[in-house]
Amino acid sequence: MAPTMATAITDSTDFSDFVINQGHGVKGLSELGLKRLPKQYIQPLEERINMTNVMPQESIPIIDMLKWDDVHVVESVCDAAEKWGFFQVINHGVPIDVLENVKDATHRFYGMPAEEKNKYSKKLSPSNNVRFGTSFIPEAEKALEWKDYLSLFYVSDEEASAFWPPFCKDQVLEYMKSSEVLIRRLLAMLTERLNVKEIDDAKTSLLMGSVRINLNYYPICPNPELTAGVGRHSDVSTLTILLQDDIGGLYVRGNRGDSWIHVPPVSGSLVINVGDALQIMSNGRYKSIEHRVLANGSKNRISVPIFANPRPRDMIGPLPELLAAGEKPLYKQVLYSDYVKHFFRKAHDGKKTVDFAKI
Ligand SMILES: COc1cc(/C=C/C(=O)SCCNC(=O)CCNC(=O)[C@H](O)C(C)(C)COP(=O)(O)OP(=O)(O)OC[C@H]2O[C@@H](n3cnc4c(N)ncnc43)[C@H](O)[C@@H]2OP(=O)(O)O)ccc1O
Ligand SMILES: O=C(O)CCC(=O)C(=O)O
Ligand SMILES: [Fe+2]
Repeated sequence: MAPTMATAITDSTDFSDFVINQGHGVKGLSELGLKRLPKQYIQPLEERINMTNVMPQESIPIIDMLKWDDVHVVESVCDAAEKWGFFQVINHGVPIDVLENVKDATHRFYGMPAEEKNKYSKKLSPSNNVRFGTSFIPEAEKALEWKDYLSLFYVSDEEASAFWPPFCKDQVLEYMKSSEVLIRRLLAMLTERLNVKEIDDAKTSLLMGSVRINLNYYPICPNPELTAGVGRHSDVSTLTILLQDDIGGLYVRGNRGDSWIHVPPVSGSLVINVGDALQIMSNGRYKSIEHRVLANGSKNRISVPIFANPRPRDMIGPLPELLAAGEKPLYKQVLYSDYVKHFFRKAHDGKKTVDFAKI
């Protein structure tokens, strides 16, 4: 019997050519109408989520930011960052139409033909700051992840204007700029608890001096239970602001044993999580919590995280304000770009990245 187009591609050496080199990604695979998950995506049993470990009765906090300078709101934010490392915010000040526009723009980008998207691949992109790709680091992964992404590192409006895809550039820039006040407010609340009296320019730059935005696409998957949308990882950012659509699928490590908690889509909300850089700067007080994304068998899902980071050339370590108060440092000073390169050199491996900075 003649092989179908789908089996011919997934069973042959043309696989990486189709998915990676030609820019079809997993979206292209999904649209072939596969009946079975290609073997390249089958995760080992221990990396598949066991639904009996999901705690349906638990949830991360949802914090109303309307009265953002109220002491109770500040306390809720700091407590959530300590206890959960993850929370959702509503009435956060980022206009809802800005969020809707960036979701539409993401669908527009992924709706383009593969050859158009591929112009932004690592090989062809005119800028190192714009990268369209699939999975996380296909060269380093034993099993691939069921996700395509466009990663945009912000340098300046001029650079974005010249190199970001015109189909989504304006909406992504607006989302990024409209979120800045929220990021500043959250960082001011969180660092006040770390004895930081004032966030001057140097501190601002250390906490949020560089920004990366990813447009993630998780297409319909034939065997979602066998694979991962994104494997277990923590973000290397200071703080991540995540916009998800109404499909769901993000899971966060719970406080007890091997437990996982779903982050349900809440209309108009943003998900906030502590990244490794803030865990390190807070000397472990705030935790960058492991999270993962499940693939979906019936719906395409998108998410748009903004990663607020130190600048690549910054040295990061426990804040001097904490050490002056007598805390013993748990982490050494590391060059942030070395830390990020270490993250990008290996497949997702849960919380292991942070060992790079441990004393
Ligand atoms: C979950 O799935 C993900 C997640 C992510 C990102 C998650 C985050 O937490 S992003 C926050 C990261 N912080 C920053 O980007 C800001 C600081 N930036 C830097 O320090 C640097 O720009 C740099 C990222 C280290 C790149 O430095 P550069 O001097 O230009 O070094 P390179 O040699 O070009 O890159 C090193 C190495 O990194 C890999 N890489 C770079 N960018 C990306 C990217 N956007 N996506 C994937 N991989 C990237 C790459 O392997 C580079 O080596 P090559 O030789 O292969 O080019 C992102 C994607 C997900 O799926
Ligand atoms: O898609 C999501 O909900 C989360 C994505 C994520 O964890 C990431 O991009 O770092
Ligand atoms: Fe993440």
